[in-house]
Amino acid sequence: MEDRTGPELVLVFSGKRKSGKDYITDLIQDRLGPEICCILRLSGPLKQQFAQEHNLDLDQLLGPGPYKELYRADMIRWGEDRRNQDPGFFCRLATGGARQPVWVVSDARRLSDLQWFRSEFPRQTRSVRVQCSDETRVQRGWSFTAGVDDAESECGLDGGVEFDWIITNEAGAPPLDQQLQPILKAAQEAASSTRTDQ
Ligand SMILES: Nc1ncnc2c1ncn2[C@@H]1O[C@H](COP(=O)(O)OP(=O)(O)O)[C@@H](O)[C@H]1O
Ligand SMILES: C[C@@](O)(CCOP(=O)(O)OP(=O)(O)O)CC(=O)O
Repeated sequence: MEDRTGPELVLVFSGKRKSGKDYITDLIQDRLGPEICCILRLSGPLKQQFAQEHNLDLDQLLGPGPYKELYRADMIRWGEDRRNQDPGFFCRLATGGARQPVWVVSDARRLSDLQWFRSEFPRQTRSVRVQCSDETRVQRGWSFTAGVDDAESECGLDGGVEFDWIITNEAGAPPLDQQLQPILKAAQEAASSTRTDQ
């Protein structure tokens, strides 16, 4: 049974801070269930290694509070050094333990992140963009920070990428369940293909 060689579908999400990537990827996992769908965060292993090397509080770095903002610019620089040496470094760590047929990567930030998934899983990878207006992001607590919002970490996937799906996450857009329907359908088909393969 546990002879699976890899995922059947990899949904690689990107979008600006506070566009709602966590909100939407949580919703997808809710709809599909944790047996079928796992959420993978590239920032997870990054924060783990950064906390270890710099003797920081990992739980607080992973949490939503202000602590991580104190270190964000340093983490970005540190992560960029690592990625420059080895673009797949965090992708490999984040995906190492995943066994579900559908992977949802919630935080791709750079072209190299997306390229890594496309080259490892060319048949399975789909890119999804979450977007909303800056006004909505401000209402969700965002304010522009130089060195963060104008850096590759936030802008690396702004242009030159063909997204398979674009989700508009704000008031006035079609309901999320409606927008997510083709994605959920693809995920359900992928999951059922693993069941019938075995
Ligand atoms: N459609 C939505 N309805 C209600 N709250 C939302 C919605 N989308 C995002 N939020 C809220 O906005 C904030 C930012 O969303 P989040 O998913 O953390 O963004 P990101 O992961 O892109 O930084 C969170 O508090 C989240 O709960
Ligand atoms: C160093 C980072 O990985 C920090 C990411 O932290 P979160 O994933 O918590 O980010 P937000 O959802 O935008 O608040 C960014 C990077 O450039 O890799």
